[in-house]
This record gives sequence, C-alpha cells and structure tokens, in this order.
Amino acid sequence: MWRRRVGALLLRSPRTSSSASSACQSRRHHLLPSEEPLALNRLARLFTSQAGSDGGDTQKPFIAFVLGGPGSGKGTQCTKIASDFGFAHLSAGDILRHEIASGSEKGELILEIIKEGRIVPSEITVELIRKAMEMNNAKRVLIDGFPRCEENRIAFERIVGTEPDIVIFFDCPEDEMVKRLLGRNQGRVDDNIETIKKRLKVFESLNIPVVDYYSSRGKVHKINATGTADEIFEAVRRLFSSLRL
Ligand SMILES: Nc1ncnc2c1ncn2[C@@H]1O[C@H](COP(=O)(O)OP(=O)(O)O)[C@@H](O)[C@H]1O
Ligand SMILES: Nc1ccn([C@@H]2O[C@H](COP(=O)(O)OP(=O)(O)O)[C@@H](O)[C@H]2O)c(=O)n1
Ligand SMILES: [Mg+2]
Repeated sequence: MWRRRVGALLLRSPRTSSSASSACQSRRHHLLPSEEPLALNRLARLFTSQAGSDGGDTQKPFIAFVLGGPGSGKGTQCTKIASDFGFAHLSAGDILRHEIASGSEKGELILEIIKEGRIVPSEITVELIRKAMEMNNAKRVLIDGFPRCEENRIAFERIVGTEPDIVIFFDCPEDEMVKRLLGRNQGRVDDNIETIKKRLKVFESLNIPVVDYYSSRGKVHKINATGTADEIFEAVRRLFSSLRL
C-alpha cells in the first residue's frame, strides 16, 4: 500500500508541481523529466531498506516536520525529543551548513542564499535530506526547519514520495525570536539583525502558508514556544506521549 502511494505521488501531474513551485523562488533547479525514474529507484531503495522482520513488508518511517520561525526553539526542542522519544533529528539548516563546509560548488551557492536569508532551491535541500534519511535508516524522524515554503513541501512529496505524519509548529512572538537569535552566539552568518529581519519576512510570507496547508489537513500541533525550554518541552512531551509510534 505504501509503495502504491509513492507511485501515485511521483506520477503527480507536472502542472501541479510547476505551478506550485513558483510560490518560492527559482524554477531552475527542478528535476528534469529524465531524472524522475532515478528518483523513483532511489525511493524504492530508501524504503525497501527499512523492511521489518515481519515478512519483509516495506515500512514507512514516522515523519514529523518541525516548523516555527527563526529562533522559535526548533533545534533545542528537537534535541530533547530525539533523546527522550528515540527520533533521528535531521536539521535542514545543519544539513545545508554541512554542504557549505564540504567546500562543494553547491555549498558556495547555499552560503550566498543563507547569508541573504532566502530559501535554497528545493531540489538541493530535498536531495540532501533524502540522502540523510537513507543513511540514517531510522524508524522515527524529525525533520527540523523543513518545509520552508510550498515549493519545499511539494518537492519532498515528489522526490521522497510521502507526507509527514505530523507537523509541530512552535509559535513564538517575533521580538522573542529576535532576542534569542541575537544571543545564539554560534557564529552563524545569518544571525545578524539585517538578515534576521529578512528571515522573519520570508517566514511570514512563505512558511506560514505551509503551516496553513497542513492545518487544513489536520496535521498541525501548535505549541506555545514562550517560557523556558523545559516548560515548552513539557507540552512537547505530552504530545509525543500521546502519539501511537
Ligand atoms: N525557551 C527558550 N528560552 C530562551 N532561549 C531559548 C529557548 N529555546 C531555545 N533558546 C535559545 O534560543 C536560540 C535559538 O534556539 P534554536 O533552538 O536554535 O531555535 P531555532 O532552531 O528555531 O532557530 C538558541 O541560542 C537557544 O539556546
Ligand atoms: N528548508 C530549508 C531550511 C533552511 N534553509 C536555509 O538555511 C537557513 C538557516 O536555517 P535553520 O533552519 O538552520 O535556521 P533556524 O530557523 O534554525 O534559525 C535559512 O534561513 C535558509 O536560508 C533553506 O533554505 N531551506
Ligand atoms: Mg535551528
């Protein structure tokens, strides 16, 4: 059944994906039609490798997308969820920064985009996430800071071939997010007030529509992200304890 759904998603009409892709930015980095079968093969590998011991049935991992504005505490809470609930934690931002650190040509492009607070072309990000999922081979996965826009969301559905089981949304006032980012002190090229302002705009205009989309599908769990990290985690813990994982 899982495979059938994957096929259906991959065969989604090009019109659907290209019209929605314009919601983000560049259209230059979409998969070429000739690359689609390759994506399908990779996908089959990804989920076949997770066959359980109960007769080899293909098993889809439980996927939680973790969203919220910059500085809302996504990374902090994901670390706690990973340790208490046995999730792999894949941070889209960390994965992109890792690509920058590798010194690749793609990394140079990513660095320029991150410095400006814009969103990296979806095919690049999704392919890196897909590889990380494949390497991790985890049964429960947190994908932190993704999807950032409708184009991200649609590319994930198309390339990885599934949707998240749940979406966590950390709801935090802007002034609190700015305060946290300015105090983050991790030497990030985008934690300066000019880039932070741009990131907040991008969050409002491109990421909130993704939250709205998943809300309309009943997948969003909104968490008040004010208070101490431990207080917030109490609400997070209640949510994860109630899930059938
Ligand atoms: N509840 C909180 N209260 C105060 N500071 C926090 C809280 N949660 C996280 N922080 C700090 O705020 C900064 C941003 O948190 P982080 O988890 O990196 O957010 P995000 O991944 O959403 O950008 C970090 O320096 C972190 O230590
Ligand atoms: N899905 C994603 C995630 C991050 N990014 C880029 O990476 C930057 C840092 O992302 P992040 O998730 O580490 O940032 P925080 O929200 O954790 O502060 C974003 O501002 C984007 O420029 C992206 O382009 N696409
Ligand atoms: Mg983060």
